[in-house]
Amino acid sequence: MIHLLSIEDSLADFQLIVRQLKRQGVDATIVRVDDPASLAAALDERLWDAILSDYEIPSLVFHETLALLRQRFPDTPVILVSGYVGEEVAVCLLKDGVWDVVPKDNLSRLGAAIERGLRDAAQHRARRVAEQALQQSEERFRLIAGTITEAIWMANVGFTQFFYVSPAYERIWQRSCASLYQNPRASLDDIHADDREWVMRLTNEAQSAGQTFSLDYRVLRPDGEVRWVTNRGFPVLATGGTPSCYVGVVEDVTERHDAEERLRQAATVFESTLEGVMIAALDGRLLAVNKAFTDISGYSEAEALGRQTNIQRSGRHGDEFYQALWASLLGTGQWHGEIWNRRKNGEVYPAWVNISTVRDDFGRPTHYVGVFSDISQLRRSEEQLAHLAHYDPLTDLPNRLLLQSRLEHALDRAQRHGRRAAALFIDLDFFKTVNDSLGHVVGDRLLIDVAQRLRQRLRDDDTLGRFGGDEFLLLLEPVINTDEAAVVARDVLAILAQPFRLDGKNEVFVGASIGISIFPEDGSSAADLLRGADAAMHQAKGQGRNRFCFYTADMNVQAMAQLELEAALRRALERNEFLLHYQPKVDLRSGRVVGAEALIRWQREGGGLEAPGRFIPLAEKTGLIVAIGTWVIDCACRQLRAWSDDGRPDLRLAVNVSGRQFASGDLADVVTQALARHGVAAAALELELTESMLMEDPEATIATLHALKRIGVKLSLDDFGTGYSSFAYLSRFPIDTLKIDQSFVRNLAAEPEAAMIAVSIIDLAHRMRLKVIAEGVETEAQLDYLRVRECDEMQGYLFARPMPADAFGCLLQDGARLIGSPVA
Ligand SMILES: Nc1nc2c(ncn2[C@@H]2O[C@H](COP(=O)(O)O[C@H]3[C@@H](O)[C@H](n4cnc5c(=O)[nH]c(N)nc54)O[C@@H]3COP(=O)(O)O)[C@@H](O)[C@H]2O)c(=O)[nH]1
Repeated sequence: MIHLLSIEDSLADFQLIVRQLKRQGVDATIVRVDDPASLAAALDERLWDAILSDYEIPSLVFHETLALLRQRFPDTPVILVSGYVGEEVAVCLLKDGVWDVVPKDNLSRLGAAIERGLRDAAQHRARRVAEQALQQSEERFRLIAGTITEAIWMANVGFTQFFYVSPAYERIWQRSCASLYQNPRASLDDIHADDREWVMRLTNEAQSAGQTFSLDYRVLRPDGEVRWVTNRGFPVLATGGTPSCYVGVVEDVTERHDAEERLRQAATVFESTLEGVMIAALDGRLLAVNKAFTDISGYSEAEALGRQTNIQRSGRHGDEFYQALWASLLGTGQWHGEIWNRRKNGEVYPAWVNISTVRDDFGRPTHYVGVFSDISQLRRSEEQLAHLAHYDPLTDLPNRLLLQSRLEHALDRAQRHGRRAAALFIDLDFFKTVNDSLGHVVGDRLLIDVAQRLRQRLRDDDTLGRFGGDEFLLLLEPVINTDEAAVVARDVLAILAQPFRLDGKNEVFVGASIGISIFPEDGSSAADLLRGADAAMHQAKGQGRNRFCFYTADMNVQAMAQLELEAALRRALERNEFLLHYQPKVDLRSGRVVGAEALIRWQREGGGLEAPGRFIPLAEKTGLIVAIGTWVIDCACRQLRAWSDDGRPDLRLAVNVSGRQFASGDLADVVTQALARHGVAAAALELELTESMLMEDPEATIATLHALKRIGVKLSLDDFGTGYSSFAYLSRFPIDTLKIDQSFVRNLAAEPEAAMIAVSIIDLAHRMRLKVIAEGVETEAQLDYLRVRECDEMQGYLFARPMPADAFGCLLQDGARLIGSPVA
C-alpha cells in the first residue's frame, strides 16, 4: 500500500480521483489537504509516497507549494492533477519540478503516472544515496590524503602526466602540487644527480614489465636540502593486463635513514674500535661483546654471551675493590679505573676500564656498558721510558741522574752506619782518537765493551754507571780504607789496559785515568765527592794518563780556577777582550804573502795575552765557542775590508771554525751576514775545518759544505793527515785546500814516515786538483823539502809568527818576501 497526499480544494474532484485510483487498482491511502495549515500538518505527519496537487487552490500559491515540496522532499513525486493549464504552462511546471501532469478530464492516466513517479523516485533516491556515498568517500580520501605524511600519486605510464598528487608532496619536495602537474619532469629533475640515472633506469624497467617498484633515493629541494625518500609504485592494470597507469606512495625517510646511518656508524665503531666493549643486563649477564673484546680476552662471542661480566676476573682484587666499583656505579652511574683482568688463556693483564650505566627516558637503569683497553703495552712503554730516563741506552748502565741518586743514598747509608764510601771517576784515555779515526760505530762498541769489563769487576754492593761520553763512575760502598779503593782502581786500569778487539777487525788500546774521592774525608755531599773525583781524574790525566789519583785539597784550587776562567770567558765577549793575530801565508813559488790565518787571542783584564790553547777547549766545552766563532768571522771580514781599502783586495784570510759552530746549523747565515756587513768578496774568506769535525756526520757535512760553497767562500781541511781520512768522503767534500799538519812538517827530516805522509798529501791534493799548504814550517830544510815537492803555500815561524793587525800591515808595506830566513 502506498500513501498519497492530495492537495485539492474540490471534494468532488478528490472523490473522483479516489474512485479512479481504486478503479485502476492502485492500493493506496489518500489524504486531502486544501490550505497551508493542513498541508503543513500533513507534511510533518509522515513521508508521502507521492503528492497529487491541483494547480489553482485559493489559499495556496502553486509555485510556492511546489518549491516547498522540492526543497523538503526532493525524491517525492509531485503530480499535477488539474483542469486544463495549457501546454506552455505544463512545460514550465515540468521544468520547475512537477514530475507529471494529469488532466482531471483524463484521470485514467493517473495510476500509471503515480506508478512511474514512484519508480523514478526510487531511482532518484538510489542515485542520491550513491552520490552522497561518493561524496563522502571523496571527502574521506581527501582527508586521508591530506593528513598522512606520505605523498600519494597517480601518473600515466612514463610519468609524463600526473593525474593526482597529494599535499604531502609539497611538504616533502617543498614544491607546489600544481608545479608537478604543469611540469611532470620535475619528478625526475628533483632527484639527486648521483641517484637520477639508476632511479630512471629501474623505474623504466619496472614500467616496461608492468611491475611494482620500491626505490630509496635522494631528492634535492629547491633550498638545497637533501631528503631521502622511499618511492613505491604499483601498476593499475587494464583489462588486457597491461598497466594503464601507476599509483604510488612516497615516504620521506630522511630521519629514519639518518638514524640507520648513525646506527650503522655506531655498529662499525662498536665492531672496529680497538677497545673491548661489553653490554650487560642489570643482572650482569653479557648481552653483546665486540670483536676487540674477543681479541683481548680470548673468549669468543658465543663463549662470552650469557656469562657474567666478571668472566675476566683475575682474582688480584679483593672484595673491597669491587664494592667500591659498584658503589660508584650505582651512585654516579660511572666507574673508571685500572683492573687486572685475566684472559681465557690464564694470562693476567692490566686494563683501563670505563663502565657507564645506560638509562631509559625515565632515568631507570637498563644496561651497563663497559669499555676497556689492554694497557699492558702502555705499562711496558712506561717501564721502558722509566728505564731510559735512568739508564744509558748504549751500555745499559745507570746514567748520570740515577748515579747521582744512588750516590746520595750510598752516602746516607754510609753516614748512618759510620762507614766510608769511595767515588771512582773513570775517564778513558784516547777514546776521542778512536772515535774520530775509526768512527762512531766503533767508538760505541768500545764503550759497550768497557762497560762489560767493568761490570765483571763489580761487587754486589758497588754501583757502576756511565756519567757521559767516555766517563764512568764507580761507587764503592762500604770501603774500609783508601787502600781498598786503590786496589779497585788498579784492577780497573789493568782490565782496561788489555786491548779491545772491536768487530773482530780493529784491535784498540785505550787506558783510563781515574780520580778517587773518599767520603767523608773529601766531602760530605754527593756534589762534593763528584767534584773531587773529577778533579783527581784531571790530575791523573795531567800526570800522563793510565793512572789513578786521590783527591787532594789542592785540586780544589785548580777546579775553582777552572770555574773562574769560565766566568771570565763569559764576560770577555761583552767586554770586547778578544783580538785576532794574523800569521802570513806565503806562496812558495813567488815568495809573496798571499794571505793570513786569523788566530784568536784573549787580552784578559789585568793579565797578559792568553793563547787560544788556554781557553778554546773550555769555550768548546761550555758552548761559548759558537758566539766567539761568530765574533771571529765578523772581525776577519772587517780586516779583509780594511786590507781591500788599503789596496790589497787580493789577500785571503783564513779563520778556524770549531766543531760545535760547524754543527750549529747557522754557519752559512753567519758568514753571509758578515760578508754583507763589511762588503767583502766571499772568495777572500777561507774557513779552516778539521777532518774529525767533518767526519762526525759525513752526509750532513756534505750539505753544509755545499751551502758554504754556494756563498763562494774557500774551504780548507786543517791538520790533514792526523785523523780518520775516508777518501771516499774526501772526494765528495767540496774543499779547496789541504793543510798538512805541522806534526808531519816538524819531523820531515827526522822521520821518513812523516816525510812520506807529507809528500803523499801533496800528491793527493794535486791529483784532486786541490791547493796544498804546509803549516809549522820553521826551518830552511823544511822549506826546501816542501818547495821541491811542489807544495803550494806555507805558513810558519820561518817566515813570521802570528802578529797583530798593524804589524801585519807594516809587513805588507815593506813588501816582505820569503827569502829563506826567519823574519820574526
Ligand atoms: N775555533 C777557533 N780556534 C782557534 C782560533 N784561533 C786559534 N784557534 C785554535 O787554537 C790553536 C792554537 O792556535 P795558536 O796558539 O794561535 O797556534 C797557531 C800558530 O801560532 C801555530 N803555529 C804557526 N806556525 C808555527 C810554527 O812554525 N811552529 C809552531 N810550533 N807553531 C806554529 O799553530 C797554530 C795554528 O795551527 P792551525 O790552526 O792548525 O793552522 C789552533 O791550532 C786553532 O785550532 C779561532 O779563532 N777559532
